[in-house]
Amino acid sequence: MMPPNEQESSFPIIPGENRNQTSPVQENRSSSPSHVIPCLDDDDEGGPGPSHRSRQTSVLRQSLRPIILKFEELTYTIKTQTGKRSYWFGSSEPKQNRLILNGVSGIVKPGELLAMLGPSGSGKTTLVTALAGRLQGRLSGTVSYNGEQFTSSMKRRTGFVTQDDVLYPHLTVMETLTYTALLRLPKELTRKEKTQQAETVISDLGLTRCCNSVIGGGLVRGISGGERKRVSIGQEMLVNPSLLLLDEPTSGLDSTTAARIVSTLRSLARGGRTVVTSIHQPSSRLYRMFDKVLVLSEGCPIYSGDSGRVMEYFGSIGFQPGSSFVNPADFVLDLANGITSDTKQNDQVETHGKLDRLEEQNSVKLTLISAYKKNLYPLLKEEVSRTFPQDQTVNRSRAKTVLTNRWPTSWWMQFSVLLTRGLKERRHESFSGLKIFMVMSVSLLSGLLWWHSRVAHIQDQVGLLFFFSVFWGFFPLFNAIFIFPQERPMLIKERSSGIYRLSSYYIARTVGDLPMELILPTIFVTITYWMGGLKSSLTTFIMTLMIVLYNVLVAQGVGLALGAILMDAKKAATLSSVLMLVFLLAGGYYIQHIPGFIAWLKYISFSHYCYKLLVGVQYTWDEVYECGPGLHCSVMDYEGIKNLRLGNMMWDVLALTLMLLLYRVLAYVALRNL
Ligand SMILES: Nc1ncnc2c1ncn2[C@@H]1O[C@H](COP(=O)(O)OP(=O)(O)OP(=O)(O)O)[C@@H](O)[C@H]1O
Repeated sequence: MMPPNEQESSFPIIPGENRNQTSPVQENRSSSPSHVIPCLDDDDEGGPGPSHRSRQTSVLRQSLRPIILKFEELTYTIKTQTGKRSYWFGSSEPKQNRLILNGVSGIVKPGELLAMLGPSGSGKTTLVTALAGRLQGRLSGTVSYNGEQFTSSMKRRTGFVTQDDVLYPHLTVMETLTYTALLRLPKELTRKEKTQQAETVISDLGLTRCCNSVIGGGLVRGISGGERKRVSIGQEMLVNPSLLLLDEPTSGLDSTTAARIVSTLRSLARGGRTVVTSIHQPSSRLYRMFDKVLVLSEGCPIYSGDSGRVMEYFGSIGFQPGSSFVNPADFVLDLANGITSDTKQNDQVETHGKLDRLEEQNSVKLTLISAYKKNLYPLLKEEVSRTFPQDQTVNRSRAKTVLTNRWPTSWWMQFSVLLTRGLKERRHESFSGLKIFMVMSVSLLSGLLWWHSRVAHIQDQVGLLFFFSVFWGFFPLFNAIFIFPQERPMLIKERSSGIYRLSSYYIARTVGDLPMELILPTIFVTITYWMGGLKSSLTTFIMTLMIVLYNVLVAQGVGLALGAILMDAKKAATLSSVLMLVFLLAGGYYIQHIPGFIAWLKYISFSHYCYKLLVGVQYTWDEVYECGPGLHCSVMDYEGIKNLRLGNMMWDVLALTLMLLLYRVLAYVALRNL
């Protein structure tokens, strides 16, 4: 077996000239998408076309850098639960190690399209994720990109399309790709040029027809699965990545769409990019578009090399297909499952028992694995080590043009795009009629219940103030706990591509929610305050409103922190229910004589400070109420107020301010460690 594509290891690669000349699929260079920017082919410079287009092209070309991807002896192990759990203490049995990848090696050069084949569960996703630098856990072996490790500049040159599409459901195709372009394309391009780039990708991927339709997902009906997949690919293609990795981009698609996608990938590769994709069951038409294939069987490689030589190789080690017209992909997938043409014949005459058949399949797999180790691995190893010095040449020659560790856009640009995108995505949520209806009805109901309450009924009035602090603690807290668990996949996807700073995302996300978070309590307080007969002073009303709004911000911070730390909406909801119950009880309204050893609880309750402040601004020291027939007492002597120990209100404001900062910083730190 020859090492794959020996003759192609030298630079520069002229797209379209150096690939499988014998391949049955003829390369049609004119069919390449128009945005495919040849990496080292500068012939088209100064060619016809609008000046903005060539400027756009040259800016994007600068970001393109040929990448030789090498992976050697990759082994990945996970710890698995046995499933047997102790009732009281969780898992009782020790976790077992499970080998997911076992000694996988390979090399992919610019201009090449490598396909990973293998049965379901053979480790394709794991391998692509490892190559994209996103695999957590115990990975041994080496992955290098031009001889370097996965740096943050490499992160921005790598496009990674996951198996599951992570997209915002309420944005349209056009909005999705435009926002991605605005965030990911370099600041040297104008806003208009970035939008044009998004439009080009839309037309190249055949998405023009649905460009104004929403993405959809979950309960929202939107574009089809294939269109969604193409949007995900488009997001990565937009930035002209030097290395493009895709996990099963054709699964669930019809054969024409799948062929179109693979053909696009091939064109991208021909433009000087390194393209790696895992694929489930390609047709022979698709198979012929691949330059190299890597076949996995239960995490072990059984073939790695030129796609056109696969039949020849397996034939040389004694595995022939049953008929002469066979899809090579079907043939290798059968082999990866341990199924040979003999097994199939035996199955037809049912000479084997189930156990025999399994044994036979395992023995085929073992034969294939050891044949790979004996015949292919030494050649592959040699090729991997032989290509190494050229990596250094590439590094040195391109070093000057490489812009390392730079964000594609400025902080403000990131902030403004993320803010606008977030507002668009959540417009239906923020201005949800249900939320407004709920707040309006609660405010009207409480206004009626407390209708024109008087100081004489001080307990009722104080109860209304406590209700303000509790309701506007619960409501924003519960709204906020879901934010980060819901955003997690998108945040991971975009942050691992190095698109924006966490600070710009975090501030845009929290600022975006503020208008609605503050408008609703303002409506509520305005209605309930005047209906409830609280002090008819504009100053007191405004101060009451300010305190409630401040409380909302603190409660929102607590919710954000809980959501970000736990990253599980269910757990966060349970914990916040317990927390709010504690704050409610320790708030100082229900229990006035809390035992000393547990009285400290109120100091960590933001509702307590809010309640204290509300009472403090509502009543003055000289105010009296009717404490019995003909008897007048000072409101400050009313038991519920006296036990609050009203003093300098600045301390309460300070305590709330500390909480406001602390919880938001906590949420930020938790997101950093995501
Ligand atoms: N974190 C994990 N916990 C448990 N099992 C895991 C984990 N990651 C991977 N596996 C297991 O490793 C094996 C390989 O998974 P992987 O997703 O890479 O396979 P695949 O070839 O991509 O499969 P498919 O084609 O069905 O997507 C599977 O058996 C999977 O169950």
